[in-house]
Amino acid sequence: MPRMCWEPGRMSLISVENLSIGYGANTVLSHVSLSVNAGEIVTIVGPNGSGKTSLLRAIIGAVQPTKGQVIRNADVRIGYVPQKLHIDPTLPMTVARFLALPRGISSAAIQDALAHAGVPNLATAQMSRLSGGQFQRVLLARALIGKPHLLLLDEATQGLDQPGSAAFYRQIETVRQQTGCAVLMISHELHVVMSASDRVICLNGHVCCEGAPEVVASAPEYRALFGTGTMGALALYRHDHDHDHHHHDCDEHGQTEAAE
Ligand SMILES: Nc1ncnc2c1ncn2[C@@H]1O[C@H](COP(=O)(O)OP(=O)(O)OP(=O)(O)O)[C@@H](O)[C@H]1O
Repeated sequence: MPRMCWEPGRMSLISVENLSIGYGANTVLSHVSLSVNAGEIVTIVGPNGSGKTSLLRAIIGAVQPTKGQVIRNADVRIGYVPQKLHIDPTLPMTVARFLALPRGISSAAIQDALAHAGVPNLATAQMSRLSGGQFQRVLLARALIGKPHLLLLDEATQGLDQPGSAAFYRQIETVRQQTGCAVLMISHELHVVMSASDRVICLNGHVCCEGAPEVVASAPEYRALFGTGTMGALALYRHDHDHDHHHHDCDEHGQTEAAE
């Protein structure tokens, strides 16, 4: 099992211990262990179908693990931005109304969340008229309403162009600075989130490797990502997944080094 790379003295908001998830006979995650500390930004990468969404859904309690557990202090508030959310485009609904659902939320709280999400002027806009980037900001605002200690983002920039996703991730960093919340996010855009992440976890049914972004950046696959654009990104997501290898281990400084 991989060892974790957090400083033992820091507070852990949630711990996933030896988690396995299956749908019928299909086991999608096996023996996954990880932890998220207060205030840190952790990015999960992995190929399609590698269990990333299932992991986040287990953390919020929407999926029951077949083995293992999610340990979460009862006081820890979690905000969740799903991968996608369908809203009937024929339904007239303002952003403020959407954010007030399902229970009444004060307009001051709505305005505060929209401001933190970087879209303070959208309260009266119609949901059906939002651009993709604005829609994501509104979903972010919805997750921020409960003033979470931990924000979970599931490919929150899907469908946005690169400047749009870069702006979204900058907003996430701003939210972290302003609120102190930790962030656990799934992204296919490691090159975009790299600088904002304290730690990167590569998932493919299990934790393949994890470490500081520099460790992942020093991998040949990551250099290929910078050098060859999309093809490099594909190379990155293919790495480690078709052969056995040792995990990256922590040294006493909390840094990782390849044990291969
Ligand atoms: N509710 C479900 N019932 C049955 N199978 C499911 C369910 N949810 C997910 N799966 C399957 O579990 C596997 C992992 O799915 P999951 O969405 O967790 O992966 P992912 O890494 O988030 O994928 P992607 O990058 O494509 O979003 C997939 O094979 C998927 O078809």
